Amino acid sequence: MSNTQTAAPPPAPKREEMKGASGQGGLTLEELKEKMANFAKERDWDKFHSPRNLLLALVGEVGELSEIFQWKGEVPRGLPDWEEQEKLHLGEELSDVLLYLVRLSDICGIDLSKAALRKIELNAIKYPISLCNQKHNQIKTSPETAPVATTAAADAATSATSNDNGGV
Ligand SMILES: Nc1ccn([C@H]2C[C@H](O)[C@@H](COP(=O)(O)OP(=O)(O)OP(=O)(O)O)O2)c(=O)n1
Repeated sequence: MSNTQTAAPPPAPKREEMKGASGQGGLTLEELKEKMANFAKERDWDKFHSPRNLLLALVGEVGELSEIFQWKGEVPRGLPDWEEQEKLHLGEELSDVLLYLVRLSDICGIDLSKAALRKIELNAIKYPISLCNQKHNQIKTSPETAPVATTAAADAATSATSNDNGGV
């Protein structure tokens, strides 16, 4: 027991150890991009992977994803009551959406990692923590003041985006 308290943390896994076929770790967006490019190339499907075709395929997969939740009503986080088979299916449809999104970004020449990180930064400017907390606290303690806080948050959002509409 004393050993575990004083031992140094285990070394971070090597990058190649994190790669795996299923559930063995994470793939980067860059790696997914390469895998999708190879998949299309090997099948001579590059010619079909135009921006418009990929966008339509992506929307189709979002539809298939939506069907899984259709008519179920609200479901609790973690989907505790779902069968394993249903969760497997959900994973497949989520993956289809992700893969087409990655491929569409690649074909359009967009660096998705860079764009997503930039967008997160823009979101943080648009929705400052202080204003969100202020709004939350006011709603909790005094519901009648909530509209004032909501206006302040909206003002902050407007001024943030009016300076830079690039990511909106
Ligand atoms: N021209 C294509 C066709 C498929 N795929 C890849 C990306 C998706 O991850 C998956 C989509 O395959 P399907 O069109 O067969 O769709 P589903 O797997 O959802 O099958 P189904 O619609 O029968 O449920 O295959 C692709 O890259 N380019």
